[in-house]
Amino acid sequence: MKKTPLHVVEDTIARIEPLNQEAIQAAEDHLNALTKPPGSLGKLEAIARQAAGITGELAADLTGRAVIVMAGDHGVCEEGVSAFPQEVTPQMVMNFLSGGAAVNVLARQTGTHLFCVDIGVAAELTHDSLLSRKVRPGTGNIAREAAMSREEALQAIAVGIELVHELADRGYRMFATGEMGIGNTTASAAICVALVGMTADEAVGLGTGINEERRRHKVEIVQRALDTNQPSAADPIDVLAKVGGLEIAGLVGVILGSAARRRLVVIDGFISTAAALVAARLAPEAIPYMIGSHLSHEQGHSKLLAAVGLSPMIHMDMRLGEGTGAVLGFHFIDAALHIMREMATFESAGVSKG
Ligand SMILES: O=C(O)c1ccc[n+]([C@@H]2O[C@H](COP(=O)([O-])O)[C@@H](O)[C@H]2O)c1
Ligand SMILES: Cc1cc2nc[nH]c2cc1C
Repeated sequence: MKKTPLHVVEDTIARIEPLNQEAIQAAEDHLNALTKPPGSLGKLEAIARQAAGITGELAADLTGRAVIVMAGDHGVCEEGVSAFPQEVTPQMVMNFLSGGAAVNVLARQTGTHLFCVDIGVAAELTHDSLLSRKVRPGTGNIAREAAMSREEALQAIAVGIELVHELADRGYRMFATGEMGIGNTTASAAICVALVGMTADEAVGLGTGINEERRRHKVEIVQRALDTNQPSAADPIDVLAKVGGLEIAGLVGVILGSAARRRLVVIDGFISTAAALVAARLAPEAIPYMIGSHLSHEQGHSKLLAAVGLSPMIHMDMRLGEGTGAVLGFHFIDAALHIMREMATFESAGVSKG
């Protein structure tokens, strides 16, 4: 009998193990033997220790890597919360599939395969390379109703989990989260208010580029979404279902699945971090498998990252989504692994220790 989405989620969470402390210690000892003052490579050293703790290897081969771009639409777009119309979501999906989006370029540079998932686009899409896993065509307008049912939220999380299992079985060893969904900074801001306790004014940013007047309207819409739906802060699935998004739920699954399969998962910008927060609240043991990539220009991102316990590798003033910041982060993970493999030790190079 096929497992229910709830069982898939529960079994996945139950499978998440702590990192390998011996491997972390071995990485630390190796880093301290290399020709540099201890700790002087900063976050590169933290990345090397984390990768060791996840893989159990001193410098794992993480060349099999994928960015998973979850695409979904948002009913709240009818409230005028985005600078762009909803049809951009399916249009950009086709752009990902033909290789022309920013994330495609950055993925090619880092040897990353891109998988694009239609988990909730409000248009019919067909393409040979599209993973069609539509749970429903777009969410409800959260200013007036729930985004989706609890069952749909669980179904969408299970889509992400099952995709990671499939890709892990095919040899992928590291994942990046990506998303596309006009209106999804509104849903993500609502998650920040519900789960972090940020005010709507702190959580709402300019998204794709609205002006300050429209941002104030977006703040009111986020507040209305919370007043209407009354999500329970103690129940992350309730928050996701009432004010979240299908692509956000799919990424919660990608993150939980990565942790369960002992894969490093690199978290992109504001929307991906909202998914990371839901995953962290569902399963705090998943947090050590996550790496923050960049600090998005979206104003709520810094507090949101802190709420998950992540520290971004880079500050590039990006606010694109798609997985662009996460894939860029692969360069730094590669750098850390090269350091582990190639640097001389004090002993091998004949350099005196302090
Ligand atoms: O990743 C980010 O930090 C980020 C910040 C602002 C916007 N985005 C992208 O822009 C879209 C959402 O913006 P909006 O204004 O329609 O809510 C969605 O497709 C996201 O991928 C992404
Ligand atoms: C063009 C465009 C590309 C995007 N990629 C992610 N979000 C996006 C939003 C827009 C508007």
